Amino acid sequence: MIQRIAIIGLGTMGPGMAARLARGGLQVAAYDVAPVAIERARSMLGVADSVLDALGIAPPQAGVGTVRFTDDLGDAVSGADLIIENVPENISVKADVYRAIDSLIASDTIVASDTSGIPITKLQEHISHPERMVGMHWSNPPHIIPMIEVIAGEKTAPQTVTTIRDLIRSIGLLPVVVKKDVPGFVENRVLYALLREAVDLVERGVIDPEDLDTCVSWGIGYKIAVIGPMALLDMAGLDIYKSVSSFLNADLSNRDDVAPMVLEKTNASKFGIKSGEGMFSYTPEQTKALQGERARKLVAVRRILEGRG
Ligand SMILES: NC(=O)C1=CN([C@@H]2O[C@H](COP(=O)(O)OP(=O)(O)OC[C@H]3O[C@@H](n4cnc5c(N)ncnc54)[C@H](O)[C@@H]3O)[C@@H](O)[C@H]2O)C=CC1
Ligand SMILES: Cc1ncc(C(=O)O)c(C(=O)O)c1O
Repeated sequence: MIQRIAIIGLGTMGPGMAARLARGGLQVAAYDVAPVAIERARSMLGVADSVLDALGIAPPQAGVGTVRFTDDLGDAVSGADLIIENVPENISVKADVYRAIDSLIASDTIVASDTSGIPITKLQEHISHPERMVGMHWSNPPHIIPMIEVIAGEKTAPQTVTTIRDLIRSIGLLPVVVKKDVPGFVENRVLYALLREAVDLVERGVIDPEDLDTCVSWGIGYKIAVIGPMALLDMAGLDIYKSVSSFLNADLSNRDDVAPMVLEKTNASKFGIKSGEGMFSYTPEQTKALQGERARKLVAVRRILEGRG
């Protein structure tokens, strides 16, 4: 049974994940190689906790469900039943972490990666007990989005998948087991198909970025939260989909490299909110207001979708 969890990497994903797991009654040790990330994560816990309160997720009993921060990797993983690796999306950075923890953890400790899409089979090459490694792909913001993909690599033991799926369920989250270890798994294959077309349309001047967001959020996003793509096909009619896809599929972006607009921005360190500019610009005040507003709206929508509105 999983009770003690170590999170390695406290950037965008780590703090919300720590807060949500602790809210589920688990003992979390949170580690990052960068002291500044630890301090930032510490300061974000309170914000995440108030969002969890607004979601109506009951606090655990006294004495369980804590987050402790540490700057010592050995201390973080000591006695852990599960380690969630949450470092940047780069195989060699992740492999360094697996090598570093290999001799520090018990042979039955499960090592999960929050990778956005590196096949688990590739990550397993860098660990001594590959049967205990599994993909556990959360979605951002991790304390609000309930769905988590669970992915087995070629060498993952079926029991490891079952243990992680049951853990996710036991704290009131929604596991989806992906049946094949394809790059990007399912969520990001679908998201990146949408993002490739969206970036292409803006890049070709078909639409302005603000209008693209209005079109997708109000035309597609709003209904897709209620009616998933497979159900949407039935609602629209497969005959319609057949007719439209017969000419439209061939016209959709099929570029297999990174779009020039994205390269131009990333080369100029325009990464989005984290650097103050990306597709749009953000002052620190705007960022704070935006994050609060987004959290409020996501909480409200989730409560309605769960029938608790
Ligand atoms: N940003 C997103 O929306 C999502 C990201 N992911 C995945 O989660 C993982 C983490 O992503 P982010 O949180 O966005 O990255 P990030 O870049 O915001 O944070 C990564 C953190 O890892 C730390 N780190 C780097 N090397 C380390 C090491 N050797 N030991 C301990 N800490 C180390 C960094 O100091 C940083 O705080 C990636 O695999 C990413 O693809 C998954 C779902 C959504
Ligand atoms: C742009 C982007 N890329 C990856 C992810 C992920 O789930 O890994 C997300 C996300 O929203 O969680 C994302 O927005």
